[in-house]
Amino acid sequence: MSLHQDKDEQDMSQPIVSVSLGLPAVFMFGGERRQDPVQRFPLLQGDVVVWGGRSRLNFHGVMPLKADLNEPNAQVGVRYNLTFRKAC
Ligand SMILES: O=C(O)CCC(=O)C(=O)O
Ligand SMILES: [Fe+2]
Repeated sequence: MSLHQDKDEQDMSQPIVSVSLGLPAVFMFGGERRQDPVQRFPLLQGDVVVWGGRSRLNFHGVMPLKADLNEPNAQVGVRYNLTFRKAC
């Protein structure tokens, strides 16, 4: 999932809560502008990322997945993401 902002919600006062399951991934977290520098964070099964407040509209995304066959908790070829957001 390429860099994007979660900006469809009407109420930006609540954070985004994102739960990762399955394959490991790399989360990219940038700034308010698409061209801002991006930090990369490894995500493993069960990791939860929360961003809100001044970071609520920061650009973010996930790098293309790579199967990690040495990771015992990873389901081969599958990653699930549960995202909780206040929609309206
Ligand atoms: O898959 C992820 O960890 C991020 C998902 C995301 O950014 C979104 O659903 O808007
Ligand atoms: Fe998003």
